Amino acid sequence: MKTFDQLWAELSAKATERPAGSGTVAALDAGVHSIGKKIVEEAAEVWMAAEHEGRERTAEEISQLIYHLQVLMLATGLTPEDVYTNL
Ligand SMILES: N=c1c2ncn([C@@H]3O[C@H](COP(=O)(O)OP(=O)(O)OP(=O)(O)O)[C@@H](O)[C@H]3O)c2ncn1[C@@H]1O[C@H](COP(=O)(O)O)[C@@H](O)[C@H]1O
Repeated sequence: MKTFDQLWAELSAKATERPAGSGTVAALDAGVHSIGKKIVEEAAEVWMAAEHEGRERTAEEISQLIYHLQVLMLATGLTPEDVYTNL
């Protein structure tokens, strides 16, 4: 289990160190357009899970959406503080 901030620290390190086999590095290399499409796909999966698939599947899909949102933040140079300012 990890928190939003722990995942952010892990993904930030991946973006800097670029380890072989990292899906995050591959997603960052694919670019904002590709990451954005993934976010839309995951958001739809969150919606479908919430309506039809129950709590566990919904939580799983939300975690994947959070992951892809963090990848987009890295790709666009945003930090959690930039987001928190708007909450
Ligand atoms: N939390 C996640 C995470 N959530 C979602 N995903 C990605 O999102 C995909 C899920 O999308 P789908 O639901 O469409 O599942 P899928 O159809 O099997 O996947 P695709 O064919 O679309 O790639 C997964 O295959 C992963 O590529 C994640 N990839 C990585 N992480 C974590 O990020 C960290 C760094 O990962 P790496 O950069 O790969 O080392 C690790 O702690 C991972 O656990």
